[in-house]
Amino acid sequence: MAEAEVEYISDFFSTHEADRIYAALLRELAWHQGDVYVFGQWHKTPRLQAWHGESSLTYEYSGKSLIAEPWTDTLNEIRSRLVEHGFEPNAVLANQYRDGNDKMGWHSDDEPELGDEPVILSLSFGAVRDFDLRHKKTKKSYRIALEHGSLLIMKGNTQKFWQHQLPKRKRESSARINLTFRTIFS
Ligand SMILES: O=C(O)CCC(=O)C(=O)O
Ligand SMILES: [Fe+2]
Repeated sequence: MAEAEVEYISDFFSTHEADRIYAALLRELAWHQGDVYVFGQWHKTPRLQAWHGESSLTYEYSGKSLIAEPWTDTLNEIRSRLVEHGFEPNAVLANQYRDGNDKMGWHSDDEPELGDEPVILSLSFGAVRDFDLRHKKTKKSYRIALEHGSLLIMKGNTQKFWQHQLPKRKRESSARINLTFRTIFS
């Protein structure tokens, strides 16, 4: 991929570990359905979300500031695994796609508080869903099926030159949890 640094590790967690983590995250996280402001109208986000991390970190979302909920046991365990691999995220945005109707539209994770070259550590649990990357200028695109227990790393210039989305999958009836660990600079 041009002007991108993307790495995919399909078995970051074993199936057994991933099963346990999936069940724990469903229970532990502060899931809620947020609101987004699009083209002059408020809508419910087509997925559930939760924002956890170091105390006092805030997350700016559609003009609202969300204060991070504390790390849970499972989030701490996952974060330690990422630290072993040389990363040091201080917050996580969790997304729960309840079924194939839930989705996330095209965007880049390029908010100023993520710094110049954001490192996004994206973990997937549950239903396998397609993830698309599209170059902002050339429109060249790539699709990756994000598997149960996988880790997708986006870093360097990726957010500057590329957008990504999680498209709808009408026939998917089970849920997927995604965790995007990030470092917020304040
Ligand atoms: O669910 C995914 O794999 C993508 C999530 C995402 O892009 C985000 O949280 O910024
Ligand atoms: Fe994203």
